[in-house]
Amino acid sequence: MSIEIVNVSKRFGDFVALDNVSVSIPSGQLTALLGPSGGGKSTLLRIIAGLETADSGRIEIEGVDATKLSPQKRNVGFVFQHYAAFKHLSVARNVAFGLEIRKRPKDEIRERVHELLNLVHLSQFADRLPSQLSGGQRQRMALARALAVQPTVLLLDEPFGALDAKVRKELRDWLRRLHDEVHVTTVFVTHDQEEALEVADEIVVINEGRVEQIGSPDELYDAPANDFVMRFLGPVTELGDRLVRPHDLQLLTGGEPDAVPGRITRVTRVGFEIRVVVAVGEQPVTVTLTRNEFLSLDLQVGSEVQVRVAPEVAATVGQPRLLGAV
Ligand SMILES: Nc1ncnc2c1ncn2[C@@H]1O[C@H](COP(=O)(O)OP(=O)(O)OP(=O)(O)O)[C@@H](O)[C@H]1O
Repeated sequence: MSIEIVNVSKRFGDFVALDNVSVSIPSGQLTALLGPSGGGKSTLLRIIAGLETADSGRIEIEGVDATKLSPQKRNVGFVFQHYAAFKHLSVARNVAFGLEIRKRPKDEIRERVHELLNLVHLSQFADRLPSQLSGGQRQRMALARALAVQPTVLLLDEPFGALDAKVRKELRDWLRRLHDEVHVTTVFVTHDQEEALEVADEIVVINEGRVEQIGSPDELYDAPANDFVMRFLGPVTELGDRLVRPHDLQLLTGGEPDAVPGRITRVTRVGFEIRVVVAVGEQPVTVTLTRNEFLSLDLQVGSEVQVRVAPEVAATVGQPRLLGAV
């Protein structure tokens, strides 16, 4: 394990930001700290970096007890949402900064900066000032700068949070590819479940200062430990007392023993999918279908239908869990 977080607690006054958190972060992987705003993700990341101290508990980095080490001694790279570059220095000098203060030989610095700018696809912008870069390019420069000193771990706090949706998505793909090239142990904070599911090898779900679940994207999505994780990771709907994903439900026009009857009250097209709301008794149940599935059923608002959990889903992930079960 690269980072061991053991029984870490942190209060701000009376407020408990982290409540006895323990997490093992594996070497060489991309781990996301995912959860709603205010849940404690950034606080945990800052404690790993040494920018904040825990009230109790221990942090180990690569087998070394780092709990009392200064940030400089932990050998971590850090990138924030709003990256503070040296405005008067070129992109190349910004990337070189950490190596210059470590007094590395000039040739070595030149070579390393060249390599890093290639890695983040900014070679042609080496001589520009940070103000002449786009937001996405600036964050790539920040990553190159953090990687320059060959950190043991790279810590990213919502690194793409301030960028627009399209650039975010591009940088997400880019981060994944970059990580596949350099394999540095990386921990990144996000409140965006899609970002975590797409990019991370492992996800730690944090809510109200506690770890709700740790697992791969598939494990979390297919076998959420509780209702909070299930709701946070994707859309849900209730069928009777079951909490299920809308795309795991089926609409049938004929009767089946495991289906319940209802009437369609609303049909909405959202991109490539059709969202159908069915009143099952008093309960509105949301079912999502592909456009073709929906068209082949020849249904409209007012149609009588049957709803059931798709049999292959019920077979692979077992019975949907009871509402409120933990
Ligand atoms: N220096 C501080 N002083 C007082 N309260 C703080 C301080 N830092 C964080 N908090 C509080 O601790 C809680 C957790 O904050 P944290 O930034 O870790 O959450 P988060 O999960 O990263 O959320 P976000 O995505 O909004 O940053 C919040 O309620 C926040 O207000």
